[in-house]
Amino acid sequence: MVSIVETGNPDTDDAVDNIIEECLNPELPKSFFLYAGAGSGKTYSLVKGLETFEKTYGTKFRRTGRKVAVITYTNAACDEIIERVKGDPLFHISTIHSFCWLQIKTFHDDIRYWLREMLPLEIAELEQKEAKGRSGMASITRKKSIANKLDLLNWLSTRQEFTYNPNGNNIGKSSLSHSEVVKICADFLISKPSFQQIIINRYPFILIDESQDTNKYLIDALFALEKQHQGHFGLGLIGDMMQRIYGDGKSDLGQNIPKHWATPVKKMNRRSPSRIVALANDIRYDHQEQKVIDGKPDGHVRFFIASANKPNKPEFECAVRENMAKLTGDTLWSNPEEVKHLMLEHMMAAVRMGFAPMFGALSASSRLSTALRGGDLPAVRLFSEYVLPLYQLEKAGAGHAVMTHLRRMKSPLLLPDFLKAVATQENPLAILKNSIREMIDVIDVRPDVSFFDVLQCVVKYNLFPIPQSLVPFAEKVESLQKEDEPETNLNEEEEQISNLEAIQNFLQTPFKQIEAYKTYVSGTGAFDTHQGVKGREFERVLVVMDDDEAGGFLFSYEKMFEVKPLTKADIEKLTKGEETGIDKTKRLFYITCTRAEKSLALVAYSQNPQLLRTRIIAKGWFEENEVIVV
Ligand SMILES: Nc1ncnc2c1ncn2[C@@H]1O[C@H](COP(=O)(O)OP(=O)(O)OP(=O)(O)O)[C@@H](O)[C@H]1O
Repeated sequence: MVSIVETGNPDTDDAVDNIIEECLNPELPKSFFLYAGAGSGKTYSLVKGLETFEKTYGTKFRRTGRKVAVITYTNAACDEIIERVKGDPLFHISTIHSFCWLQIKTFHDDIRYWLREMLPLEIAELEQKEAKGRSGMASITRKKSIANKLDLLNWLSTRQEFTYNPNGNNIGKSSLSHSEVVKICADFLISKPSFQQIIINRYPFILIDESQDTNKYLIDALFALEKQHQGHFGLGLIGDMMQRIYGDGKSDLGQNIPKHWATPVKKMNRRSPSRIVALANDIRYDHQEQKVIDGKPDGHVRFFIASANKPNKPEFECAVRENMAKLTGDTLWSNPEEVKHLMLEHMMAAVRMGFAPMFGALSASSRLSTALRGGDLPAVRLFSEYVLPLYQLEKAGAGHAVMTHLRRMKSPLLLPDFLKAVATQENPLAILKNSIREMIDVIDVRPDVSFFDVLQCVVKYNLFPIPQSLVPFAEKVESLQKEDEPETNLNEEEEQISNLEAIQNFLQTPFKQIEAYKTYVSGTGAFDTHQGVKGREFERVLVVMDDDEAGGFLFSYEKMFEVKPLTKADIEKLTKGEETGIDKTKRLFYITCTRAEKSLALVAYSQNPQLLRTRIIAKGWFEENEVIVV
């Protein structure tokens, strides 16, 4: 049954901030390991530590040109911390990939030598697998991969320069992959004393939030760095093993923390009401219990179950919101924009927000996926960052802002050469005005106008520079965008064709989806994924669990709740003491439930709703009256 949560002293955890303050002393840097449950104020303490550091040592530290490095998991988390420290350049705040790339990006020769050592090992491994494996698709892919790597090895025989984009899909010989950048940084940290020295001189402190998901090689390298430079360098690891959701992290992090490290403990939950803290305590399998701070209300949790075959799921979720509004007395539940909806998969959000056709078309090419999910795909940005704001500003009658936008986006119609050429005409801005009017007409007249039609209008007037990837779909392109698609490795002709096809299919879908897509990728909308909201919090949270619609294999709520039996592979893993998808799903479930500040609605679509109800009540996580089968 649900455990009773004691209320505790709200001041209990304040000592932690003093410990961090002591660690962040440039005269005697000390490392710390702050691991605690969701909502315990880890990020809060991190920011408070930075603020205190600035006040105490900021001026002197700045003069020496050194910085405190703060590494977070997502761009959104970075932006949040940057805002909290008011963009102070004393702190270098970045994601792990940006951080690693910044450190290695000038070492082109060393990167080349590293790749020349790694590639033969990778080729040998593939050849070994090929010798043992059967023919078929896997064998064709392996052979292709071996040929690509051999070609790359040959290319690396002469000096080269490397590129990398932490927010994009890195394609092409000179482009490093996300995992290579992190591994290279980790290897340089371990093997190059001069590199180590550069890092600790630049950053006497490296603090990592959400470090449970930081790549294990890099964590090991940072532990080694700390050991060698003890007293001159401080590493701060902040996180929660129960919130580890990516396979990259170090699974035994926290065991064998060196004795000289500080290990402050946080016991309070600062975010959620008591009912949600009790649920979180029940889900945790490491028996770390949190207490609720005084003054928090009880809060509400409800578990709604419907059949996996339910025809109109968004309609059902709307009924759930109404139900929540009634039982909580919080009318904002009736407004979908005031509820954070957490989906297991991007496409589920795309369906509900109305941008599934464009998302589906572009997702078909795996090479485009990272940039698509991050809102960084140039072919889409033309519409989301150039055309849409122009349309919105013009419709709002914001003439001055329209011109500012066109100038900022480097509209060729406002470039000095063009303006000089039309200066003698009676009305030099007539072309610009006509083009904007036509653009508005094109979008307004037909509600289902396609991206393709909008593109033709942009091209006709040369309103914005066109990204390289859209050139094949536009006639008479005059100006190209600087932020082109990454160059494609010529050996990957098939992939190039599939990118082209994906973009072609995308262009046939309606332009009106772009606003919802833009809201979604900005992370400010009503929808997100279970994984995407790590570290964040929302007043009202609605979690959708639907294994069938998600179609993934990494997570299974039906298995976690024992509705679906374990597979042979799961049982084998369990017998070997290895981790199964059930543990991963449980951690994901823990993350989603602990985002709620006021109330939480869980919606599960199940193959067997009645059995699911029986199972979750038997687990003791929910009271009978909290589970509603429809
Ligand atoms: N000492 C404090 N005083 C007042 N508010 C606090 C304090 N510590 C944390 N909070 C508030 O509690 C909430 C949770 O804090 P925070 O996001 O830092 O927790 P967290 O441990 O990083 O959570 P998670 O692991 O879920 O990311 C935030 O709204 C934060 O502002």
